[in-house]
Amino acid sequence: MTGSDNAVPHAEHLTVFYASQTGNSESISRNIYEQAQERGFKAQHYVLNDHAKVDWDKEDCLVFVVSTTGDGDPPDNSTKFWRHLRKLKGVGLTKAKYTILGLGDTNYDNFCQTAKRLDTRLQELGATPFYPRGLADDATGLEEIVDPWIKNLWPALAHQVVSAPTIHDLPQPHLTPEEKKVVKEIIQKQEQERRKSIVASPPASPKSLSPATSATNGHDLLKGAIKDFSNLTLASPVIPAEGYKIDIDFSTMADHVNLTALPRVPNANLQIVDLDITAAPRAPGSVPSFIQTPTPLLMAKINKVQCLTPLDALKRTIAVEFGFEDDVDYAPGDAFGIWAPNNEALVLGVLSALNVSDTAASKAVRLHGQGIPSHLQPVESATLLDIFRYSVDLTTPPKKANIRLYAEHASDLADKQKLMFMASKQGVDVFNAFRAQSPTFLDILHTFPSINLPLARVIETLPPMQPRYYSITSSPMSKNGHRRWSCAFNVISYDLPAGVHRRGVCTPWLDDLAGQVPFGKAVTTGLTTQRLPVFLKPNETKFNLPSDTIKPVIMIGPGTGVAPFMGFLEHRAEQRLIKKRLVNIGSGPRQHLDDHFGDMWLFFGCRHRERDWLFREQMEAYRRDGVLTELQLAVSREENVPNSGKYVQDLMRTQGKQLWNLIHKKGAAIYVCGDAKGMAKAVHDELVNILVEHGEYEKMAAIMELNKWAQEKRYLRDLWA
Ligand SMILES: Cc1cc2nc3c(=O)[nH]c(=O)nc-3n(C[C@H](O)[C@H](O)[C@H](O)COP(=O)(O)O)c2cc1C
Repeated sequence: MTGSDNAVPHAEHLTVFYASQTGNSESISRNIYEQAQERGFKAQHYVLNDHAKVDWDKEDCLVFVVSTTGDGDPPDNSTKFWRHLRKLKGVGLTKAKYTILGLGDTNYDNFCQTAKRLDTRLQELGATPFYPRGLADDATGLEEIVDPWIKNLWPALAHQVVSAPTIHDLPQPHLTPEEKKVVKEIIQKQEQERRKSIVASPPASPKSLSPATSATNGHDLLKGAIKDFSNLTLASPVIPAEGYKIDIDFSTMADHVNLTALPRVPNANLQIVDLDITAAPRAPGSVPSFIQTPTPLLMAKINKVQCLTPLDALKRTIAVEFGFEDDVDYAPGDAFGIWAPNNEALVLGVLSALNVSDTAASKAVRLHGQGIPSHLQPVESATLLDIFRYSVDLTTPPKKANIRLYAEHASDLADKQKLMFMASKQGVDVFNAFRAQSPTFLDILHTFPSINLPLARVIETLPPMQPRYYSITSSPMSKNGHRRWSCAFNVISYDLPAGVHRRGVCTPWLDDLAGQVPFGKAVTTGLTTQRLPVFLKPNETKFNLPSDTIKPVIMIGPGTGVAPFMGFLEHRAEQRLIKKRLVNIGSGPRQHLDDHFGDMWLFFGCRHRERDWLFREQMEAYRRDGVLTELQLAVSREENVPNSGKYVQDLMRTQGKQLWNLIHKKGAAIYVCGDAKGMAKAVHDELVNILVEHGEYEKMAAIMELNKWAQEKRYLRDLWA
C-alpha cells in the first residue's frame, strides 16, 4: 500500500458519554474521546443528559464514564437520562455494545453505585458489554484503574471493528516508498549536520521561539498584507500578527522509521460558496448573526471598570459593570457568557498567511456541506473575516488529528515528515513539547511554511469558538439592578520561558476595550461605546441565596472564587434596606433588623492583603454595616500579619466550633466557589473534620452527612478546573 486515504480504516462510530459532578468523569471521558478521534474513530462526546442527540442503534460502541455523588446518587447532569432509562421497556437496546468506567470513592458506602446501576439496567434492556467495567477509586487514586483501563480499551474496541485493519497496523501512510527513502536520507543528513553543529558552535540561544522572518512566509507576505488589509472597515488600523516560529528538537525522529498510531485525517465536508457580493458592513458594535447562544444574546455596554490589583500583584484582576437598555432578570449566583472575538491582529495575520486578500476577506460566503461541525451549520452568509473572528478558535493548541491533516497538506518533505512524526505514537514527546509552547494556528503556519491548506479545511478543522463564563457579582435588587451585571476576572496574559507573550481570548480583549484602567477607583467616564455580546447563564445547581432570609450562609471563596458571594452580599444589603424601612412602619413594638436575617460568614483567601485582597472596601463596608457577620481573611504569602501563611481551610479549622453551631443549631447553608482540585477538596476534608470534632460523628458518618446536605442543596459548590 502506498499510503493513500485507502490505508486508513473506515472510521467506526464510537460515542463517549459522561456524567460528572465535579469534572473528573468529564475530563477523563474527553481524553478517551480525543484518543478515539486520533485513532480514526468517528467519535462523539456527550454529557448523559444529551443522550437523545445520538441514535444509539447506529453506534458501534458506547463508552460511559460516570461518577457517583451524594449518597450513592448519579451526578446532576444525568438525571434526565435516568428518567429516560427508567421509562424504557422490554429489551430495546439489543444492538448496543457498551462498556463503563465508574468513578467513586471507597470512603463512601455506595462505592461506584452509578456505574453499577447503569450496568445492570443496560443489560436488563438487552445491551451487551464488550469490555469489562472499570471501577476507579478516588481514595487510592483514580489513575490506578483509569490508565490501564483506557490502555486496554483500544484493543478491545479494535476487536469489535469488523471492516478494516486497526490503525496500529498501518504502514507509514501518505509517503511512497521512494519518498520514504528520500525522507530518510534527509533526516539522516540533518541529524549529521545537527551533531556537527553541536560540536562546532557555542550553545544555542535559550530563546526557542522567534518571530518568523522567512521571505516565503514572513515579512514579505506580511508587508503585502498590511497594505492589503488597510482598507478594511476597522475602528483603527490593526497590524496583522506575525506569529512565532517554534523551534523544537526533532532529533529523536531519526530513531523511528515506522510511525504507528497515526490519527485519521479528518473528513472533508465543508464547502465554501462565494456569494460574489461584498457584504454590507455590519452595524457598528453588532455581531454576526451566526453566533448561537443558549439564552438570548444581549448587547451590553460597559458602565464601569475598576482594577482591583496593583502593578506588583501576581495577577491583574478587573471588575467590570455591564449595562443594558432593558431589564434582564437574574438571581445572585447566576453567571453570564461573553462571546469574545479572536484578537484582531491574529485574525489578520492568519488571513494573510492563508493568502486571503482583503477583498476576499470582506466578501460574503456561504458555508455548507454534510456533517460539518454544528457551529458552522447556520452560516448562511458571512464574511471570512467574521468567521475567523467569531467562529473558530485560533489559540487552542492543536490536536494530533490536526497535525496529521497539516502533514497531509505540507508540500515540503521535511515539514511533512516532522508533522507526521508529531502525530504518531513515536513522536508524542515532541508533540507535547510543541503543545507546551501554546502555539496559535498562526505559529503553526509560520513554523511549517509549506502547509498549504484549503480554506474550507482550515475552517472546519479548527476548534469552534466557545463563549467565556463569569459569575455575576451584583444583585438585581440594587439600584437599576436589572439593567446592570457586574463580574470580576483575572486578565489572562503571561510570558512563556522562551520570552513569548501569550494572551487569553476574552479577558485581555475586555481589558483593552475597558481601557486598561490603572489600580484604584472605579472609572465611569470616557469608556468605550462599543456594545458587547453577552447572554445569561442561569445557575443549574441552585447555587443561589436561600429564599428563607433567616437561614445563615457560610461562604468559602478565595481569589476570584469570591465573585458570586459579592452578588450574595449586595443582594442581602438590599434586602436589609427594604426590611429596615418596613419594620419601623406601624404602631407595633420596634423589631431588630437582625431578627430577620441569618448570619453571613465569608472565608476569603489572598496572597498579600495590599496586592490581591479583592473587593476589600466592599467587604469591610458590609462588615461594618452588619451585612457580613464574620469576615475571615486568610493571607497565604505575607508575613507578620494576622492569619499569615494560612488558607481558607485553616481558618475554618480555627472557627470549627462556631461553624458547627451555625450548621447544627441554625441550619446554615454552605457554599464553596473556586478551584475544584486543591481548595474544594481541602475545604471538604475540613468540613468532615468539623463534623467529627464538634458534632461527634464517626468519619464515615460525617462523610455521609455531607452527602445528604449536598443532596438537600444545603452544601453547594460552584467549582472550576
Ligand atoms: C459530595 C460527594 C459525594 C460523593 N458520594 C459518593 C458515593 O456515594 N459513592 C462513591 O463511590 N463516590 C462518591 N463520591 C466520590 C466521587 O464519585 C469521586 O470523587 C469522583 O472522582 C468524582 O467524579 P466527578 O468529578 O466526575 O463527579 C462523592 C464525592 C463527593 C464530593
